[in-house]
Amino acid sequence: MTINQASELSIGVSSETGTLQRLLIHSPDRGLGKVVPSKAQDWLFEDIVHLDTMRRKEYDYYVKLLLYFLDPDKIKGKIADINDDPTRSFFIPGTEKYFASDRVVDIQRLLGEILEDPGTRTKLTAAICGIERCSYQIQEELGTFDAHELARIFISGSCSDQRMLFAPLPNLIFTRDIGIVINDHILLNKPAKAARTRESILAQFVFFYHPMFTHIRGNLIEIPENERHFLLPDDEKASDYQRCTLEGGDVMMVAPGHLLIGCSERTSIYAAQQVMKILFDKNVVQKITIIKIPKKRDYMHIDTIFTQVKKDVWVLLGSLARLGDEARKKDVLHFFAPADANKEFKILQFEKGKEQQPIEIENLEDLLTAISRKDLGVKGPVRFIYSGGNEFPYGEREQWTDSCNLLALRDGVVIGYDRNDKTLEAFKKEGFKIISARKLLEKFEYEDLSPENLTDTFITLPSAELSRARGGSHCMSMPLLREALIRES
Ligand SMILES: NC(=[NH2+])NCCC[C@H](N)C(=O)O
Repeated sequence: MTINQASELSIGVSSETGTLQRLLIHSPDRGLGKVVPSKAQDWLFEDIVHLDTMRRKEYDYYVKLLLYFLDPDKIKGKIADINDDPTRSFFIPGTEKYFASDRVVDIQRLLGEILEDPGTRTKLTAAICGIERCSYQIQEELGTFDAHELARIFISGSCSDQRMLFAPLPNLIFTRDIGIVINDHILLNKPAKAARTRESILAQFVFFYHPMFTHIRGNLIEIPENERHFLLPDDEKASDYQRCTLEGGDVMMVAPGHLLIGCSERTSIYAAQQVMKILFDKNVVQKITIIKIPKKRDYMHIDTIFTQVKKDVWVLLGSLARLGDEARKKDVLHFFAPADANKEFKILQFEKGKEQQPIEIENLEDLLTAISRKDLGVKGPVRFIYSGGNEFPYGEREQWTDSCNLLALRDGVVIGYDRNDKTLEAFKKEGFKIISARKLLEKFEYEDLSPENLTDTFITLPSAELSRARGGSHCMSMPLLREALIRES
């Protein structure tokens, strides 16, 4: 491998909007088509989904776009052929026509590759059969599949003959939540929900065994469990100060040296404190801001209430931000509200070496302004775009369908769902161009536009099915490498 190739395969994320160069994704697999209504909520979906529509008419556009931006040789000039293929083999790891990019990487492909090694295969099969309580007979049967089919089974829970062996992992499409790259380290998660447990075992094996990550093996961080965690009462009863859970949607690397951690329905204060200790000890970051948000299904992770669009532009949910606070204070009723009503939301910033004297930040806008200005060197005004234009009742409605959960492909160029009309209007008012994924791909194919020349653009992704899964394009991505964002001077 030449140095150039080696550096291309490196890992490094120090911002939310530096040009995206590599990421981990997962295309909806056959397991999503097996969710039954009575299990949808347990498996963290709001409804059952139509798999074919979700893939062909929605998610495949996401992959095509990512390839055009990150690895154009794999896709340029081929879109008509890809669209015409009823088998979709271009998108299926382990098949002959699979795009096999080292920049847009499906975790299923990596899983298939590590399963080619007999030792890894034996270990992982035993681990999965253990947690899924498979019979000896099934364990033996799993030995008969080739590596890529076994990867499919481990993820989807079912065999190609449609037989279900164990539960699917419908949430693996949200690769954001399995781990987070923090500079050149990877922090592995500890899922809060049982439905996501198998995901973290698969992720652990991929990060520890795949050659793509060998060079950073020493930089893989696992959060230590609370000592004697096995003596704690069941999940719900154990407190936030004892339970150790953390999901990637709550962790944001916003600037070199500055990490945000959300404490939420999914991430406990205990885990946040552990991560802070490890990262400060290893000198990975110098500043960590903890944002405690209400534990509510509506905002399961902090990336469901805000994401960064551009160095000086953020999208956020007004009712949890300063705007909401001001509105509440105008209302006389607020004097009568329970004393702890406001404590559900709290921002504390910790600096390495001064952990005992955190700084309290009053609201989200103040925090985000400080990141843009102090960390990223923005001189001009910092702009906020509110979900649903902060207009009642659209703010909440559109946040529910991920208006605040955008993925920046480069500074100012984002992908988000097409259904959040009022939020899109708000983007337009701030000078953003809105273009659908389909149109944009057409323009790329005809060379009317090219990814490098786009500025201030919101690319809309069809989302009728995807939004039922309750995650947007930010959740559907685990960035592995972003170009360093140049600080304004
Ligand atoms: N980073 C995120 N916001 N991820 C969204 C995950 C959605 C998924 N259905 C869950 O509830 O777990």
